[in-house]
Amino acid sequence: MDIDKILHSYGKTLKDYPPMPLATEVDSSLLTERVIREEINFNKDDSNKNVSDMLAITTPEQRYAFDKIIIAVYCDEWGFFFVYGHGSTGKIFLWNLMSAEIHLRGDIVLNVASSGIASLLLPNGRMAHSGFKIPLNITEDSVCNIKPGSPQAMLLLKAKLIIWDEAPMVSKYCYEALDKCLGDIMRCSPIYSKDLPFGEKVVVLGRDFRQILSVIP
Ligand SMILES: Nc1ncnc2c1ncn2[C@@H]1O[C@H](COP(=O)(O)OP(=O)(O)OP(=O)(O)O)[C@@H](O)[C@H]1O
Repeated sequence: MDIDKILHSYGKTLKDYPPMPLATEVDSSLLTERVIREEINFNKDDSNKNVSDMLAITTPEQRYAFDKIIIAVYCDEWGFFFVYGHGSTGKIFLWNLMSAEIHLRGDIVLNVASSGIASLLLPNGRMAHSGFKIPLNITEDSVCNIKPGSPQAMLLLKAKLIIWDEAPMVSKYCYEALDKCLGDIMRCSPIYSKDLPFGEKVVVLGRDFRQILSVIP
């Protein structure tokens, strides 16, 4: 059961590894509840302290980006941003600040990064390929392996903000796969508009173009 629980947090189940004996069948609504609980299980006092401590020392640029994105999340309910900054200019600091603000309000923020190392620096960080079930051999027609109604789909539906660090490190087809997936999932939402990217979710991509490999296929 414990192994199954860990696998579920990465969007897999024991069924994906045929030689492994299966655990007792778990109700999908319980799984959804557990996946969502893990994303909102933050101590509000800690989040409150983090937000006030960090806001007290933000640079004007970080504050500008923070205000714009939080307004998009809670007022406009849509927005697509790219935060560009040289190395050590405080992008991860900004992701942490925004995540603490959203956790403080009891909402969900999904933090992913294109590389495993970068994902370790984010609150509840995952690799983008794992979090969004993006195929490894990506093509123009690829889609995320997330079925509408599944726990991962419900998590995406409920997420207020998606932060994707080291975004330029992967093929554009990865974002297009997420765009198609969110479009399918958000279609049932009353605020859905087919003209807006990412199913009208607020999405922030970020990184430094100087730090990407020189050739991206
Ligand atoms: N406003 C700030 N006040 C004090 N320290 C800060 C501030 N912003 C960032 N820092 C600190 O500066 C260091 C670099 O910041 P951070 O890792 O967020 O930068 P980055 O742009 O993500 O870097 P890289 O692109 O190299 O990963 C960290 O130790 C971070 O805590």
